[in-house]
Amino acid sequence: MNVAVIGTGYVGLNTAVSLALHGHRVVGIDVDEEKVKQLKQRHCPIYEPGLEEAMRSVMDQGNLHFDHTLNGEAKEADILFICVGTPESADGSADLGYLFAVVEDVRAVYASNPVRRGVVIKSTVPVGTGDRVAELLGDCKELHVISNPEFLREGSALQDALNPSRIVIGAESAAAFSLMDELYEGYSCPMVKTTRRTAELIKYASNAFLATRISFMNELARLSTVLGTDIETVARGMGLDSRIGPEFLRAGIGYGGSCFPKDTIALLQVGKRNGVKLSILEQVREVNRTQPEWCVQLIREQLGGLHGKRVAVLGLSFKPDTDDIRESRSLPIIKQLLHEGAIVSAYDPISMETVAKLYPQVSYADDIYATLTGADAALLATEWKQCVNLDWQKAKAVMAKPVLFDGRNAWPSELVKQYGFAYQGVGRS
Ligand SMILES: NC(=O)C1=CN([C@@H]2O[C@H](COP(=O)(O)OP(=O)(O)OC[C@H]3O[C@@H](n4cnc5c(N)ncnc54)[C@H](O)[C@@H]3O)[C@@H](O)[C@H]2O)C=CC1
Ligand SMILES: O=C(O)[C@H]1O[C@H](OP(=O)(O)OP(=O)(O)OC[C@H]2O[C@@H](n3ccc(=O)[nH]c3=O)[C@H](O)[C@@H]2O)[C@H](O)[C@@H](O)[C@@H]1O
Repeated sequence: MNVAVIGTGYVGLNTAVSLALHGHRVVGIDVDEEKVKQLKQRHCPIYEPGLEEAMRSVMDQGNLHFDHTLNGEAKEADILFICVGTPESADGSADLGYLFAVVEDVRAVYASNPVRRGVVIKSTVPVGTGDRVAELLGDCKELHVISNPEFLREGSALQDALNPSRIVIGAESAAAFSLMDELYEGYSCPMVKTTRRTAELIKYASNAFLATRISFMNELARLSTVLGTDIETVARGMGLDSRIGPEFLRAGIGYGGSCFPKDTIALLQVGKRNGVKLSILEQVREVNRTQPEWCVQLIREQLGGLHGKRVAVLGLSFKPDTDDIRESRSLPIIKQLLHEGAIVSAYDPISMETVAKLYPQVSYADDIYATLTGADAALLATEWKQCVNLDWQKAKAVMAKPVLFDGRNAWPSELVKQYGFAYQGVGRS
């Protein structure tokens, strides 16, 4: 099929490349002309494993092009994916400004060209947004508005887009479902077909539930620290119960990223506007807000105060294998350390330049051991493999004091103790 993907960010670009790999003819559209220029020159503007190579191969086959307007190749599209951002607005609800701007463009370009098409909302949007879009496009009878939320994770985005755990389709007409059946013919995962509103809630519910698991474990980790128990073993013992499962039980410095933080508050707003208090979700957010403070407190206690102490922070992106620092938990930690007078050095394989713009007071080095040199403590904030697999002898030799705070429970605790480090994890005995 001919597909236009509007918005070529994390979701749009991975969607475009994966659909092209599945044999569709895809054009990626973005208002950001600089981004489109880069994409046309075969440069991937984001760091995502395997994406640039895959993008180049489908461009070489002629199945993927880029444009900055819907008025070119996109005019022929059978399916229009909307993948623009839906960031947090001042009151916490999802800002739908970018989405409605696209809807206006779609109306302007396709109203006079009445061919059956799907207008597919992949952006994460509050329940009822698809219905509003359908109303706005109401006089364009051949435009079928569909909800098809995305579940990919950054760091494994292309693989997730190529092999999704499930495909959720919310639509209100048989014609809409049949368009999506044709699009996803080559996919073998389960498909959930439902109304637009239910599909929209599935997306928020999934992210909110994953965030809940993390905050639950982080709060238990605080208790575990006091009890002298080991949260990693607790998680393992829990996860072996098939009703619980092992995923998303990792305690740490909290969840970050462009989605859990904004989607949990957006869902709270949906609840509020509909007169339903989502009290569990409120606490999930509160635990996540205070988790970095709790970690700084541990470091402070270990070092006997922070003023003048040198702390090396390893990992700045919100998770490994991405350049994305949105809501990364290392940022509030760095802010607090600086606020208390600590001298901070930091390392990340990809994101140092972006963080340096926010925190020029921090010293950055391309070499982990240079970052560790003279440090009174090292904090693992993001479990990049470069930051996890260290030469412990060398690390100990360059640090002023052998103190490790493992904010991701990813360092080999027994081994580092053998090297003479004082090791503290999150909720570990
Ligand atoms: N980042 C992620 O891992 C996931 C994100 N989502 C959701 O997908 C949506 C997009 O997220 P990201 O890809 O992270 O956003 P992003 O910010 O990386 O990309 C959005 C893109 O849309 C472009 N854009 C804005 N207005 C436009 C317009 N009028 N026409 C064409 N392009 C326009 C921007 O220039 C930008 O390139 C959000 O609703 C997000 O919640 C869903 C699942 C995963
Ligand atoms: O809607 C979205 O944008 C996406 O949000 C998350 O994906 P992502 O934010 O890319 O990354 P995750 O792997 O979910 O990690 C999110 C945060 O939680 C943290 N995390 C994750 C798992 C865990 O056990 N513990 C934990 O602290 C990670 O370190 C990271 O900061 C969801 O996993 C995706 O399904 C969803 O599509």
